[in-house]
Amino acid sequence: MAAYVNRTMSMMAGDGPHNVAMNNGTMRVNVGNVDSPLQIFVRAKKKINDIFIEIDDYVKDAVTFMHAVSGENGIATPQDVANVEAYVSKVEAIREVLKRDHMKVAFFGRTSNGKSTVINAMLHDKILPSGIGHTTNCFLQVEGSDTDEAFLKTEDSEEKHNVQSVSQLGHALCTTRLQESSLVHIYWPRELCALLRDDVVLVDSPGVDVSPNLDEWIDKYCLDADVFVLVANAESTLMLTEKNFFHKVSTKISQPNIFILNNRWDASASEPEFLDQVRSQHANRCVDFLSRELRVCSPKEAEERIFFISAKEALLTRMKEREKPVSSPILVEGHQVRYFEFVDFERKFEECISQSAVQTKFAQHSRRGKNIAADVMAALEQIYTTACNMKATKVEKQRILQEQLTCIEEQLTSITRQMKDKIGKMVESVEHKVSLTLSQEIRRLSALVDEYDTPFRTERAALEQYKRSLHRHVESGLGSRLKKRLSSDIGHEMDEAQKEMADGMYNILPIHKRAAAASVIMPHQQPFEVLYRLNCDNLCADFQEDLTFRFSYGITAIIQRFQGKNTNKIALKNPPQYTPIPPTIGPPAPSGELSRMGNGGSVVGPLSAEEWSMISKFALGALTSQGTMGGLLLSGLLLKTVGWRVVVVTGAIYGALYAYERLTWTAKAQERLFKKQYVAHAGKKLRLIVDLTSANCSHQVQQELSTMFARLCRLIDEATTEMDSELTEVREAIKMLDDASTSAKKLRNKANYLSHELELFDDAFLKSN
Ligand SMILES: Nc1nc2c(ncn2[C@@H]2O[C@H](COP(=O)(O)OP(=O)(O)OP(=O)(O)O)[C@@H](O)[C@H]2O)c(=O)[nH]1
Repeated sequence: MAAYVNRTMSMMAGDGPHNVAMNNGTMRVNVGNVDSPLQIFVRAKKKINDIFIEIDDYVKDAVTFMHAVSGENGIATPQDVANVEAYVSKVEAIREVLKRDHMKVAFFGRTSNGKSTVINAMLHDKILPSGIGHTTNCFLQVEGSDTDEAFLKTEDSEEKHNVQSVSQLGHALCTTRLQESSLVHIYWPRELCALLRDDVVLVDSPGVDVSPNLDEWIDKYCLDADVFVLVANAESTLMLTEKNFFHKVSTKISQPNIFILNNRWDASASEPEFLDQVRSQHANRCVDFLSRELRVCSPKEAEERIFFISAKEALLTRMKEREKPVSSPILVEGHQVRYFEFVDFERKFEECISQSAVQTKFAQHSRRGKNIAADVMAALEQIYTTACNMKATKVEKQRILQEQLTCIEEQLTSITRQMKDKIGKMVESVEHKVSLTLSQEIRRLSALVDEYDTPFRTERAALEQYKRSLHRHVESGLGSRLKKRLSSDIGHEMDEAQKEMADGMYNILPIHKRAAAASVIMPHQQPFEVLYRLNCDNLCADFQEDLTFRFSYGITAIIQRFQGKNTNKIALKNPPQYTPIPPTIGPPAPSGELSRMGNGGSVVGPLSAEEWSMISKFALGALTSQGTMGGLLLSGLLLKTVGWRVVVVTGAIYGALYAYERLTWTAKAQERLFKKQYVAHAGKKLRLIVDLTSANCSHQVQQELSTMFARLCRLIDEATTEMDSELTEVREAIKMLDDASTSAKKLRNKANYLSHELELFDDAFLKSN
């Protein structure tokens, strides 16, 4: 009773679910009370809805990210992507459930106890049909309509019915009766009722005493109810049918929130003397039922769940307040106290349903939200770790590649310097060798010419033919000798140099490139051959033999011999000037000086051979032009000086010598002379091209080695270009992995943020309850 008085006083002070004000004996209810306990649910729903919007975005972002790092990038596997993608539909499903989440209260009791009247009073309007006898035929669920219109729908149809038809559809006395376990949805404008606005759904039921299908009811309508209200009749005591129903409920639902309304308490006004005793008796039985029989709460808590009200009066009061027509406006004694108790019930009910619904609805959402955030975070953590590991591998690869490139560059610089020296030395050595060998071969040219054994004839045509074949003989003989002596020697040196070069380059290459490069950098298999061309046809084209018989001791021969000695002396004093070496291999083009030489002239210093010939002819002429007179004078002088015998003997010997030489002037002798002249001429010409030939050969060597070196350098270049592009790819991969790990980290941290938000939600709405 004390609690009852306190509650009443408290309500009188305006601490109710709605602001209640007395105005000329009537009370006004402000339906927009923001302090309503229902706001806990409303705020919690909004908050968790907001969090799930973020979770939805987060999961979608994570899926987009996972797709970006899967496939070619290989950071996420298709299974990883599928795992995270599965959460998109899960989150959407939770958001759908969240949208429909509401606080549900179900009213049960025997027929005519006033369930519909209580609901109407709570809704501040006469929405549900009520009356004496069995009126409510089926389940009627009243919920807020998002529009201004009021309408209703049956369970199996989307058709909207006029709300007035509820008295037909839901009324037991109507002809078009629905099944008692069927459901009719009544949508009532939210703005007309605070409960509906705050997502409370109220379910009216047929009397528990008129249906045997209680189990079906419970399964269908009670399992998701947050609060049950047992509307009892205060004029009698709790009936077994009512108790049995709640016994069934408590077996299927753990700790259901049950309120007991002892309705029709206005009837007690007619017997005020027994008021307290009856109230106490009912209260004790109800407390006993809730705490001892059902064990859904403690006796103290049960006391707070039991109310003595008059729904009829409460509805009447509220209808009057809204200036709606009422059938019987008379309120009996004590109606205000009963009204306050009704309001107190509403307050307690709102607190209870709000807290219960937050727990039953949002606790599981919060838990699932945390699990989703944790799972997605774990997947992202995995991606982050994979990306970091892959990045570390790539960074190491980048370091190795950079080191290899630097090393190759340094080694290449060093080996290029070495090879340049090597090629220089080789060139010098080859030049020297060729020069030496060719000079030696020129010195034994007479032997080569002597080997030529073709019949010699002095007719012009035959002689020309003989000369041409002698050119070829000398050419091939010299050529084969030079080849024999030079090619293998130089070739061996070349092979050594090329091998050294190839080995050096091979060692520069990174190990994994060596096998592929080995076949390419092998020195060529053909043995090296010195290329030169001794074109005797051209070289000795100016050779003119002189096969005129000349007595060895004739005056002309003596003068010529003398002339030859002088010529040699002059020639020694004035060595011939050589033409510069043409840059390419091949037969040397006869220079102007060589041409001059080829025309029979030789460089003899200030006096040419022609000049000497002129002098000798002049001297001979001088001796012979004196005619008989001179000869007589000379003969006389000789006879007088040495005696005629000596002159005769000398003349005889001279004549014999002449005769001998004249007789031995055969074709063989002419051939010998020819060959002698040829050797002298060809030797002189060949000596002129020694430097040129050796320079050409050394140039050939230089070309060969340089080409080989360039080929090897190109190989290194290809390898380094490949490594450069590999390095670029590695750098790009590092950047991609960097971006991926950064994004994974950000998304992972966002999961932390979302978990933290859910923790805050728990602290604000779940733990405090
Ligand atoms: N005197 C009095 N009459 C009430 C009170 N509450 C309801 N009634 C009347 O009791 C009768 C039955 O009320 P309903 O609200 O239809 O009862 P119900 O429990 O919904 O009945 P069913 O729908 O048949 O299960 C109506 O005539 C109401 O006017 C009350 O507090 N005091």
